[in-house]
Amino acid sequence: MIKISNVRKEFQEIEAIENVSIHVNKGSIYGLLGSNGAGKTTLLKMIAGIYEQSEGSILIDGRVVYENPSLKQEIIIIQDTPFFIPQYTLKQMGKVYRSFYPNWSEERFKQLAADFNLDVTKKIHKFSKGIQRQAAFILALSAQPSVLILDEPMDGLDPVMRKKVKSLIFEDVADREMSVLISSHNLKEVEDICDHVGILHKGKMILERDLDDLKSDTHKIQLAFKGEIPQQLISSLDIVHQEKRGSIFICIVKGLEEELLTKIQTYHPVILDILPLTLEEIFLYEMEDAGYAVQNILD
Ligand SMILES: Nc1ncnc2c1ncn2[C@@H]1O[C@H](COP(=O)(O)OP(=O)(O)OP(=O)(O)O)[C@@H](O)[C@H]1O
Repeated sequence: MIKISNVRKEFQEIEAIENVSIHVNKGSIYGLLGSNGAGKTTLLKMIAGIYEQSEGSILIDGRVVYENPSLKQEIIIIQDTPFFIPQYTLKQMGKVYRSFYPNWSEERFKQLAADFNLDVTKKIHKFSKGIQRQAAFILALSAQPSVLILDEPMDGLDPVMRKKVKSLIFEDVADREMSVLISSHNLKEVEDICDHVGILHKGKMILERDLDDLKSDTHKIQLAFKGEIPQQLISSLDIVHQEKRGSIFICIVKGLEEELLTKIQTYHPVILDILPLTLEEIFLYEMEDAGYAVQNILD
């Protein structure tokens, strides 16, 4: 388990991370969202042991990560510009990884290179940006780390490759309980792949949620009644957002679905539908509630 407690990081006068605490369980995929400069890369680099935090603690399975070479053999970070030794081929990079990561699987490396249809004897710097990113994934997944950290990983990958990479990550999470941290600007992408999401804003964690809990706890309901909407019903619901479209009342409500439906049915609505709710809608209203404009935070 990754346990980050009250972490702060400052660069000269800049406070890049302020008092952030998060837990990432084994076999969990954590999405870190935030606008440019929110502090995502700084936090990920501290978890990878590249930066030392100014305050607080970062533990992986109870071990301090900074300046801990044996623990670093279990962690891989793919940064927005993946690093390769200049002039090296993928095969040569594979040898470097094999000597550093004890869990390296040569069989997986060969299989992935074949699946991605990459020439392992070609110098990596001659590959396009997107193919270099594929090469970084092949190396990372062949090293079979227990923690995989991805800084805006899907940038530069086409939709087919995104899907492939996502399913490979899911496989490792399911088979080996790999923990994954992913930074992104894109809520939809995070919704697709992550089970936990945190939103960083100006170095602070302003919202953190388990997505399954969130989705089972928040509902979009469409209602209509013969006459006026019963005010007693409205005031008894925990409504995050509401709007009226003609005689239809649409609200986003917190609570258990069954209990909500039972309560609403006692008022005999003529229309009662539960509509699909996107993560973007949930965050939009939750953050509005907290006084933030979501578009300024994620765009
Ligand atoms: N090495 C550094 N030296 C000084 N300041 C830094 C350094 N790295 C990051 N910062 C500052 O810390 C803050 C957070 O930057 P960071 O790169 O972590 O944000 P980010 O959320 O990853 O942004 P982006 O989405 O643009 O990649 C910014 O104000 C940035 O200028």
